[in-house]
Amino acid sequence: MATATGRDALTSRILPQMTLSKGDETSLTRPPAPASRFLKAQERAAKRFEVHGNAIVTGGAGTLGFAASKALLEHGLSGLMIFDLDPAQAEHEINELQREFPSSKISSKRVDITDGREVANAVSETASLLGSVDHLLCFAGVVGCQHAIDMTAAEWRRTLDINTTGSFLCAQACAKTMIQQGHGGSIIFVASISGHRVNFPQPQVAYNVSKSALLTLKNCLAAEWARYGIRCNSISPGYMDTILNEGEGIAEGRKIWAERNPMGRMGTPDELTGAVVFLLSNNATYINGTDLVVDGGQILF
Ligand SMILES: NC(=O)c1ccc[n+]([C@@H]2O[C@H](COP(=O)([O-])OP(=O)(O)OC[C@H]3O[C@@H](n4cnc5c(N)ncnc54)[C@H](O)[C@@H]3O)[C@@H](O)[C@H]2O)c1
Ligand SMILES: OC[C@@H](O)C(O)[C@H](O)CO
Repeated sequence: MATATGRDALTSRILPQMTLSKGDETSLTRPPAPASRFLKAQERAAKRFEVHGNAIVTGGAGTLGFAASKALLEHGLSGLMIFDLDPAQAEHEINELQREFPSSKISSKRVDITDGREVANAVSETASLLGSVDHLLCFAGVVGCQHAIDMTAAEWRRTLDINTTGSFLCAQACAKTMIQQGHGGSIIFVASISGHRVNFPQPQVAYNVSKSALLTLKNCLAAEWARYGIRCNSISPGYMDTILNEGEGIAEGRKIWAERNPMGRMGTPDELTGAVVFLLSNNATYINGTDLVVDGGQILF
């Protein structure tokens, strides 16, 4: 039997039952060969997972935002702008991304998402630099761990200001740009399982409320902005293995969370990226106002 090479080798691997023996080659000239039809269908399926256009990722210098940014570039994103309080913390990794994806335009900006004017300027500068803003992913966030009875108003306000108000300001500024551009867009809020139920054992009233509010914010904006072709969805990660879960009063929970998870473990940053890519892809054009929980089943019990 002849040894298959290149495309034929791929075909043989995918459809081993169709491997041709010597003498059967003439059937290759008979269009359309079932194997090539299958490959075309595969190409079409892969295309539906491509991500087109340019994205702003807030908190993109952090663990989950960075993992999501990389996945979007892998799926074809043309331009990436990271907004973060401290993009320098990930300067090396961002430069690495540019080397890995030379045909995409990758940039970062120091932006405090709680400052509406700063956000509006940064969004319009991004639109000029990249040519458009087509997607927004709101990863920027902070976590605190205090008993409600001891919490100061300043601590409460800071968490809601960054996690909820900051995400709203970014969404509003990007939606204005998307409406002007006239071809819609897509926004993903990063909520949490903490927006669905009370965390245990760590006391996190402000954090939980900030994430729960994001779920309602997403619903309202999905309803208001669908007429402009802007889809608003959210993802709710469960306990992911990131530095956010290393802090004082929080790290102690890691063993308990894993024990209470049906899968017996925390998630990895990469395990969140499929949901992000899906929501921005052509597979999700009719998905608006939904929340994708990615938690290994943590909230089941
Ligand atoms: N790690 C988890 O288990 C988990 C679970 C559920 C939800 N989340 C959410 O996912 C998001 C990312 O989490 P992570 O684990 O990557 O955390 P992270 O701390 O690594 O990243 C958060 C990023 O947000 C940035 N940021 C904070 N305040 C900002 C501000 N005012 N303006 C601009 N940027 C600001 C930080 O500099 C940081 O780079 C957060 O919103 C978090 O609440 C995380
Ligand atoms: O609920 C899971 C996350 O929101 C987060 O990792 C946790 O609450 C932080 O302690």
